[in-house]
Amino acid sequence: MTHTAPTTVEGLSEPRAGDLAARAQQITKVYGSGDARVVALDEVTLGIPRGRFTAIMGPSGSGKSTLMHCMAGLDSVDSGRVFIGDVELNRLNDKRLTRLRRDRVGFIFQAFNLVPTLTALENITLPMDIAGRKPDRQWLERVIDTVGLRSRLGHRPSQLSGGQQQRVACARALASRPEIIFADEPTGNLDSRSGAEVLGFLRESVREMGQTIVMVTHDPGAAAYADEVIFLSDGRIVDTMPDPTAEKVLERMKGFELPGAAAR
Ligand SMILES: Nc1ncnc2c1ncn2[C@@H]1O[C@H](COP(=O)(O)OP(=O)(O)OP(=O)(O)O)[C@@H](O)[C@H]1O
Repeated sequence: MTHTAPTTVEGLSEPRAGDLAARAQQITKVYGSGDARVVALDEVTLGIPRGRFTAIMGPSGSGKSTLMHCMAGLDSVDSGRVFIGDVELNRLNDKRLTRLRRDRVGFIFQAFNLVPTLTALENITLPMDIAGRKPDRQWLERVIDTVGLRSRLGHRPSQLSGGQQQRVACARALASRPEIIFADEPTGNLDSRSGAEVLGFLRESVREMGQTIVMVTHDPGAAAYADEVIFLSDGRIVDTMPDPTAEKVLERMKGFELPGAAAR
């Protein structure tokens, strides 16, 4: 696989914003104060290339979820700038930020967050229904076939397996063709077979449909589905790995278990 776009934009005088679906410039996020002060993100600079699958890994507490929430506009930063495409999130008021998230960003969470009273199909189209947008029928059909849900469209979440429910959540995220999908531990609640199905589908949506996906995960096997892995430690990016394998990622993660290893 060839790599045309850089992931980290550090060292570049001008980030190639056109290649990037989202980017963070020197973002810092601090929680608490005094003894309880935690620097969750410490001047992180990062670009998410378009049409690629990027995984974010790191030890517990390293700032993965905070980074994703800040980049997705679900949380604010204390300093630095965040962009989705060419729109700077810090400059938007709440209403415009909500609209941008709704129209341009897709989310997949560990808990599937499906509406129990709606069918699979109704769940998939719900965000567009709320936004008053008509789904692109052809695209919707393609998404439904890709996630393999055609025979389950009339089922409610309780009638679906965990893997099928997460595939509904993936289809819901993809249905509106967002510029970027943020996935937070999307396979965290799934057995390994269902997890592999979901990851295979996310991988395919990048390869076949040109989707951009950022995924936070603890699982080296899940990270291996990505084009590139970003490693966080203590709120900083400490490494990147193109074309990851589960073995290489596991090996890299072992380095973080040792005190002070992140600095090496
Ligand atoms: N709302 C909050 N209030 C105070 N501290 C927080 C808050 N959210 C996160 N933190 C702290 O910020 C740091 C980064 O947390 P974050 O959840 O981003 O890490 P993570 O890498 O996603 O961890 P995990 O893998 O365990 O989910 C941690 O030290 C955490 O305790």
